[in-house]
Amino acid sequence: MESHSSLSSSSSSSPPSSLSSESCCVKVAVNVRPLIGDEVTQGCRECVSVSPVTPQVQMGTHPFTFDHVYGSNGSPSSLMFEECVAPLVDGLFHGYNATVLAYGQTGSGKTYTMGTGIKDGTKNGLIPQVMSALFNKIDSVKHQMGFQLHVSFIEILKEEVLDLLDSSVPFNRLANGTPGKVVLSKSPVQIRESPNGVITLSGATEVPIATKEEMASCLEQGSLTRATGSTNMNNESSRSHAIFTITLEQMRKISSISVVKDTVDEDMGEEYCCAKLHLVDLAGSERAKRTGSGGVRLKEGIHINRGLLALGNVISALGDEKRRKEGAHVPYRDSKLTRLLQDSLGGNSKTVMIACISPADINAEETLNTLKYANRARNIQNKPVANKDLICSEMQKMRQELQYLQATLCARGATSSEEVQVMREKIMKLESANEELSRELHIYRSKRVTLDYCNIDAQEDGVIFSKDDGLKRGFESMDSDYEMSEATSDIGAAEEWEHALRQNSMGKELNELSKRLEEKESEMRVCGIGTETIRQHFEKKMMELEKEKRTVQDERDMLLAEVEELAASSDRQAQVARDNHAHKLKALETQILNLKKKQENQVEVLKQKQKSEDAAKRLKTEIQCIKAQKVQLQQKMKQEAEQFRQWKASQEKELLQLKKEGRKTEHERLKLEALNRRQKMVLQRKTEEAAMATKRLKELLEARKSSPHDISVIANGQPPSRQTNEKSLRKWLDNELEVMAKVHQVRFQYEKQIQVRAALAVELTSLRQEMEFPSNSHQEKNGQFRFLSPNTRLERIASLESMLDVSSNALTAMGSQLSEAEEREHSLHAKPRWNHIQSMTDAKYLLQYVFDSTAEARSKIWEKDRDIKEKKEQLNDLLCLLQLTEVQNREILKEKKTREQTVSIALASTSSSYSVFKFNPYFHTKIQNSLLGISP
Ligand SMILES: Nc1ncnc2c1ncn2[C@@H]1O[C@H](COP(=O)(O)OP(=O)(O)OP(=O)(O)O)[C@@H](O)[C@H]1O
Repeated sequence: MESHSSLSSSSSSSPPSSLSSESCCVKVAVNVRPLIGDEVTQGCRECVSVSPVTPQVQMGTHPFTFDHVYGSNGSPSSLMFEECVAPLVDGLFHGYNATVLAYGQTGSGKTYTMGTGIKDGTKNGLIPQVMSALFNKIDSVKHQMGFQLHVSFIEILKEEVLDLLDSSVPFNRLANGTPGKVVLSKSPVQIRESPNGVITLSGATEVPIATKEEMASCLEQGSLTRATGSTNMNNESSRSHAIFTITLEQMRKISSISVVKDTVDEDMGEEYCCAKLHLVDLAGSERAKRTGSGGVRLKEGIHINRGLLALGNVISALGDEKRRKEGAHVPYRDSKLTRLLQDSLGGNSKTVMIACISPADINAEETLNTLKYANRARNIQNKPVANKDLICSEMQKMRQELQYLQATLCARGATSSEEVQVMREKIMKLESANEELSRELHIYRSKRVTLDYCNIDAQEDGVIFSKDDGLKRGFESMDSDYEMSEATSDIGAAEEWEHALRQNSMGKELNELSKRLEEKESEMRVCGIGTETIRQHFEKKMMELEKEKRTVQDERDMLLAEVEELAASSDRQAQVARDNHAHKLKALETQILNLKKKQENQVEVLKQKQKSEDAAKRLKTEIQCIKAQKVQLQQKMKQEAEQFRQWKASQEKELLQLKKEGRKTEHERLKLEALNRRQKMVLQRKTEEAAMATKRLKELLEARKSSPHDISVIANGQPPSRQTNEKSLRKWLDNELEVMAKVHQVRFQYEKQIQVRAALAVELTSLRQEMEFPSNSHQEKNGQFRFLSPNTRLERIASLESMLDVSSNALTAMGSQLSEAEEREHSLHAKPRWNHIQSMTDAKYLLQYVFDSTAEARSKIWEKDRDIKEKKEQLNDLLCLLQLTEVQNREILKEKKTREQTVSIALASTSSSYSVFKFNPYFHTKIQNSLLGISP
C-alpha cells in the first residue's frame, strides 16, 4: 500500500491538538562500544573514561555529562532500551510521536545498537526490542481498544530518498537460499511540505502490520535492501541514513459512568489517536583518508558528511540558547536529512539521541566531535503534543476531571476498614519478603566467607596461582632451558656420578660373588679330596675286614669240623684237643664279633661319607648358581656401561646443539637489543618532532584564541594607523597559514604514528602469543628471531610496551590538538575567516602580501627543487662509483683465489718432484712469492 506518509507530529487525518505541550529536552545517551578486532590488533588504548556513578564521559581534559552512559564503566547496554526507548513506546499509546536517533562516526556501532544490521542486529538491537514491547503492550490492552499498525522504511542515499520496502522491486536471493543484496534501483520518494509546515513523504510504501513477525520481516527486507559497502574502518558500513517508521493508530472505546442521585449513567464514546515512532540509523561520519575510500565510496562519503554537517549545524542552531532566544534561522532546508528530522529536532516529538562512540584513541578526534555534538543536542527543546482527536480529547479531559473529583471525595471520606485490612496484608507480605531476602543474604555471605577461606587455603598450599604467576613460572622454566650449557653439564655430572655409583655397587656385588664362589670351590675341593681318600681307605679297610672275617670264619668252620670229628673219638687226647679247639673256637668267635663290630663301624662311616657327598653335590649346584649370577651381573654391567656411553654421546651432541643455539640466541639477542635501541631512538625523534609541532600548534591556537577578533579597532577605540593595520593583517595571515601548515604536519605525523603503533602492537601480540603457546609460535613460522630466549623475549615485550606507551601518549596529545584545530575550523564556518578584512584597501593589501609570499615561496621551491636535483645527480654519481668499486673488488678477490689455487698446485708438484728439497720453508716461501708475483 502506498500512501503519503507523514514524518511530522500530526497525523494527516486529524489536526494536532495542544493537549499537553510541555517542552522537553532531547535526551542524549552515549553508548561506548568495546574495542573491536582491528583496534585491538593495532594496539589501541581506550581514551574515554566513564564514571561508574554519574552519567559522565571524560576525554582528556573534557568532561561531558549526559542523560545516560552505556558501555565501558557505565550502565550495561542491555539497560538502554528500558531506560531510553521503552518510555517512548509507552508514549506512542498516549499519542506522542517519538524519535530514536543513532549518531556517531563510522564503525562506532550505530547499526549494531539500532538493530538495522542483517548480521548482528536482528535480536539485540533497539528496533527488535521496540517490536517486542509494542506487541506485548498491544496484547495486554487490545480488549480495550482497536489498533492499526503500519511501517515504512526509507533511506537517504546521496541526497535522494529511497523506499526500502517497495515490493515491486524484486528481492534477490542467493543460490543457497540466503537473502542477497538487492542491486536493482529502488523507488525514489518525494518530500512534500503541507501549507501548515507538515513534512510528508509521497510514494513511500506503508505496509500494514498484524504480527511481530511481519514487522520483523519488513525490517529484514529493508536492511537487506539498504546500501552498505566495505571501507577500511567498517566491513559493512552503512552508506545511507535509514529511517524505520512505525505508525500506531488507536481507537479507544470510552465509557464514562456518572452517578447522580443513586442512578448510574453510562456514556460510550470513542477516542482516536495516531503516533509515529521514527527509528533512525544515520550513516557514520568519515574521513576519506582513514576509510580508504575512493570512487563511489568517496562520493557517498562526501554526501554522508554533507548531510551530517547540515545536521550538526541544525543541532548547533537549536542547542545554542542565545541563538534560539534570538529566533535565529535553523537551517533545516540544507539537506534532506534535516528536513525529514525537522520535527524530531526542535519539533513535536519526544526524541532520544544515542551517540555511539568508539573508545579507541585512534578515533579520539571523531569521538570528541561526537561528544561535543551530543552535548549540544541536549539543549534542544522539543514540544511534544499528544495527537488526539479534539472532541475526544475534550471528553477525556472532562472524564479526568470527574475522576479527580471522585478521588477527592473519596479521600475526604473516612478510610474504610477493608482498606486498612488490605494495607495490613500488604505490609505483612512485604515484611515476609524482607525476611526471606535477609535469610538469602545471610546464606550468600556465609558462602562467600567459606569461599574466601578456601581461596586463602588454596593460595597457601600453592594450589591457586594467578594467570601472571603461571606466566612467570612459565618464563622461569623456559629460562632454565637457556642456561642449558651449565645446567646440562650439571645434569651430566649427576648422571655420571649415578652411573659410577651403580657400576661400583655392581662391581662390589660381583666381587662378593667371586669370593663366595672361591670359598665354595675350596670347600668343595676339600670335601672332594677328603671323601675320596676316606672312601678308598674305608673300602680297603672293609675289604681287609671282609677277608679277615672270611679267614676267621673258615678257620672256625675247620675247627668246628675238627671238634665234631673229635667228638666222635672218645679218647683223652681227643678230649684235650677238643678243649683246645673249643678254646680256639671261643677266641675265634670273639674275633668274629670284633670284626662284625668293626664292619658296623665301617658302615656308619660309609653313611657319613654319603652325607658328605650330598653336601658336595649341593655345593656344586651352589657354585653353578653363583657362576650364573656372576655372568648375569657381568652382562648387566656391560649393558649399563654401553647405555651410559650412548647417553653420554647423546648428551654431548645435545650440548653441542644447545651451545650452537645459545650462540644463535645470543646473536639474536644482540641484534634485538640493537633494534630496540634503534627503534627507541627513531620513535623518540619522531615523538619529539611531533611534540614540537603539536606544541607549536597549541601555541598558535591559543594565540588565536586570545587575539582580538576585530583587528580594525585598537584598545583606546581609535582606528589603527595604516602601518599598524597592515602589520596586524600580515601577522594574522601568517598565523592562519602556519596553523594550516602545522595541522597538516601534525595530521601527517599522527597518521604515521598510528602505523608505527599498529606495527608495534602486532609484534607485541605475536610475542605474547608465543609466550603463551610456544609450540605454534608465529615467529617460528616466519623464521624471524627464532632463537629468542624467554628473557630476551620479555625484554623485547617490555621495550615494545614502553614504545607503545610513548606512541599512545603522543597520539593522544596530537589527537587533542587536531580536534581543537578542527573545532576552530568549524567555528570559522559559522563566522567567516575573512571577517577580518574590513575594507577594500585591506583586501588589496592582503592580496598583494599573499601574491608576494606566494612568489617568494615559489622561488624557494624552485631553488629547493634545483638543490634536490643536484643532490640526486651527486647521489647517482656516488652510486655508480660504488658499483664500480664493488665490481673491481670482486675481480681482485677472484684473481687472488685463482693465484692461491695455482700456488698450492705448484707447491704440491714441486715437493713431489724436488724431494731433495724436502720441506724447506725458505724455498717454499720463495716459490710462493715468485708464483704470486711478489718480489722479496
Ligand atoms: N556494543 C558492541 N559490542 C560488540 N561489537 C560491536 C558493538 N557495537 C558495534 N560493534 C561491532 O563494530 C562493528 C561496526 O559496527 P556498526 O556497523 O554497527 O557501526 P556503524 O556505526 O553502523 O558504522 P557505519 O556508520 O559505517 O555504518 C561491527 O562489526 C559490530 O559488530
